Amino acid sequence: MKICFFGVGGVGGYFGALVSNKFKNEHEVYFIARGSHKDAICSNGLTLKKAGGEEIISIVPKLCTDTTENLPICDIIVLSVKGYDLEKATKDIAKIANENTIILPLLNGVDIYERIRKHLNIGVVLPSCVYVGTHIESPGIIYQKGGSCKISIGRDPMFPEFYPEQLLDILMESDIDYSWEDDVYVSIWSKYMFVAAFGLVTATYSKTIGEILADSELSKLTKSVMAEIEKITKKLEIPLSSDIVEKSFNKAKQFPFETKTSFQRDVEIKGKKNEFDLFGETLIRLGKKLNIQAPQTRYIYEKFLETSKEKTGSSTTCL
Ligand SMILES: NC(=O)C1=CN([C@@H]2O[C@H](COP(=O)(O)OP(=O)(O)OC[C@H]3O[C@@H](n4cnc5c(N)ncnc54)[C@H](OP(=O)(O)O)[C@@H]3O)[C@@H](O)[C@H]2O)C=CC1
Ligand SMILES: CC(C)(CO)C(=O)C(=O)O
Repeated sequence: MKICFFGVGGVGGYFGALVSNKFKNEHEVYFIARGSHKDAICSNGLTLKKAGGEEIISIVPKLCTDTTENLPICDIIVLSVKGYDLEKATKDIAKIANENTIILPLLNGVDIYERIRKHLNIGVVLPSCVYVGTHIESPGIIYQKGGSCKISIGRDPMFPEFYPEQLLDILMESDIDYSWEDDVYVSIWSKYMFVAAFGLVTATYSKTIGEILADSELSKLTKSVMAEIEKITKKLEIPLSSDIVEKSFNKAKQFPFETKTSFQRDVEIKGKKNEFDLFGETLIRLGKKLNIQAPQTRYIYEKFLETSKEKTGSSTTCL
């Protein structure tokens, strides 16, 4: 089989290394990367340091390239770029997909499926989400610090009968934990509640997940944002459990104290793009559309804009 990892940063690099390690002789594994990260992978392969630091996996893909022009039509495409690169990546994927290609998007966000389908009308796209704390430590090196690393995967609304047996076999044999879910939007929204609230608070206050847990005021703010996201899910009739805010908040304890959210990491790098659209702006848009009062979300949204304006001197308009 031909398997492409489109984006081999924190998330794609983690799963790409596990699949390549298992299947290097059986399947063709391709990586799409760019810049110094791509150059390092082409010279020395990709190295994955797993949580705890004891296990190190080094792999060499069949090909690492920055253009789909060098790739054949693929059977499976694991898509892990940031939200701001999604549109271009989706248009590129259209060039290496046919009607049988399975696309597994591992981005954070509640409308990733729709964003992809806007530009891709072939293949099977499986809505999904994952809990993992991972990043590019230096070019060619991925460091996974924490998280359950479990992927929740659901059916493509366009092909509700389709069961991705080959993909699930590959994940299982690569020792990747997953669950195949009838209503995956329960997991996607639960994950979103977690990452949007922690993402906004960690990035605005420059605190790690552990530091938020240790601070009663910031914990309270994070839970309030989660509670407002819960109001959105109720209006959308997403059947989350009645203790979802407490449960989501407690998930943070599974991450090492010093874990930063991926949103926070981007915000810390001067001039780098970030996924504020997926987190802050999507929440404000949804609140307005559904006529939901969300004062704590509005507070952190404005505070984030204010602090990033102070840091960069740029002016951004509130929604
Ligand atoms: N990191 C984490 O712990 C988690 C992240 N997520 C979500 O997963 C998604 C991916 O995040 P993450 O892995 O951290 O992101 P990263 O920035 O670490 O990885 C994405 C990689 O894709 C590359 N890329 C993007 N577009 C292209 C392109 N057209 N051609 C070649 N390379 C490309 C980027 O290059 P460049 O660096 O040059 O931009 C980058 O190396 C996000 O939605 C994030 O919110 C979900 C769970 C956990
Ligand atoms: C919070 C975390 C690490 C949980 O998976 C995450 O999804 C992110 O940082 O994007």
